[in-house]
Amino acid sequence: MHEKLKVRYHIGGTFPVIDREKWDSESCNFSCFSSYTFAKCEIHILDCITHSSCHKMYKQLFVTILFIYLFVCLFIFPFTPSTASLHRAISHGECSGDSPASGGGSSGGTASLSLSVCFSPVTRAFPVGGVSFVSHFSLPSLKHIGFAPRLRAVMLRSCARGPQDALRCALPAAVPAVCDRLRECAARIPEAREVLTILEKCTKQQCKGDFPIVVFEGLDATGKTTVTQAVKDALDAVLLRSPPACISQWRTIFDDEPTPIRRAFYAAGNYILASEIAKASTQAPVIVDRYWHSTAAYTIASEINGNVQNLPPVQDGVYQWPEDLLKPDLVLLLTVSPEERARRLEHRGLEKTKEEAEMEANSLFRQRIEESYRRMMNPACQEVDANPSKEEVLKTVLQLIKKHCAL
Ligand SMILES: Nc1ncnc2c1ncn2[C@@H]1O[C@H](COP(=O)(O)OP(=O)(O)O)[C@@H](O)[C@H]1O
Ligand SMILES: Nc1ccn([C@@H]2O[C@H](COP(=O)(O)OP(=O)(O)O)[C@@H](O)[C@H]2O)c(=O)n1
Repeated sequence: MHEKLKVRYHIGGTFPVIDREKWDSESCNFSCFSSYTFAKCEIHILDCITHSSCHKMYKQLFVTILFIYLFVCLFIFPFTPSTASLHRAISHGECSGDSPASGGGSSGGTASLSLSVCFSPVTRAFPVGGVSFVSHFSLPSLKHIGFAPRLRAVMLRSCARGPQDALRCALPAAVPAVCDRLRECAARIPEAREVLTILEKCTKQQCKGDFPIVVFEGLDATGKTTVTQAVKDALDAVLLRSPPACISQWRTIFDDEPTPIRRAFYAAGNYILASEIAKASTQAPVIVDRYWHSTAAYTIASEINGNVQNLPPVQDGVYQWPEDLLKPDLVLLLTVSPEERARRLEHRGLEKTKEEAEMEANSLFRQRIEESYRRMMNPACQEVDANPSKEEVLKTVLQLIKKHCAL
């Protein structure tokens, strides 16, 4: 009647989004993409259990998790200076073990238990951390223990569903959410108040004019600046870019902030830009260098770890265009091979952004951005092969614009 379930639960030095597939019963391999150090603790919950000790095990587990929660809330948030740099704190642990077949037919098979300790993304000034649990019990014998379903129900009630929820927090996809986020940090970052003031003035004028709106998206150095300028000249259009000029002087400030604040800045930029687009589209065609798809794709790619399979599934809500944001008529996604992009970056020779450096070091990050772009919906991106010469790319792009927009 003995079941052996070896559980090792580990919370790493940072609280990254854990790549679940990299966890095994022996160790936890955290793939960190965040450099913020938060806390370090390693907990070995239990080593060996028998049926009779299952009940005890869950209690022990629960108490341990409560302990972590209290430890984090009472000690780390208020006192640790690194709270200031904590912006994403999610950890996942999964544990499983094979149990030998047992007598009596009441148990056997594989025991698996998964735990998720999820902290909501935390802004510097207003930690909104909380711990919630998800627990799955697939060990047949556990069904007979009354405590397990009750515990599971309690855990699920307070459950935040892991990385996807963190993603939604990181990506404020409506004006009220953007305003709330900026308001939260305005006491510490005066520029947030300025952005908020501009945003509040802009959200009224969101109706587009009769001229088409064409957005260009793509990774850095795929040729957006080059082609948007050429299209502007060719169509006698208005060229706008995100974040818009009226707030771009504060960009470096927000780029150093934790994800939720940083993305709130870019999201606000899109809404502010929308009113400029609306106005300009009454006068001429509007060409836009980056818009919502950039904000979404970069957020998704940096909040999710590992390869593209870990991205939220196709059709997930995170790929939807925000309901309250002015839609463009056409979105063109410029793509180039990694080699060509590297050549162009080298040739351009500008200082690399943090994301650019990360992309170079991590080709999975680049793949996640591109795949997120491809999954965006309503409007979806139309892909353009931007490997050919500038003239050829311009020709292709103009043909697409003529085909899709009334020009
Ligand atoms: N089709 C192209 N073929 C070759 N080089 C290009 C092409 N388009 C752009 N470039 C060059 O690549 C570099 C990056 O282009 P840029 O327009 O600044 O990209 P982005 O705005 O997407 O970062 C620039 O030096 C530019 O001259
Ligand atoms: N609408 C936007 C525009 C930019 N961004 C962010 O800004 C970065 C790219 O800005 P950039 O100025 O380097 O763009 P390009 O010079 O490549 O056109 C992206 O990596 C995004 O993180 C965003 O999130 N949303």
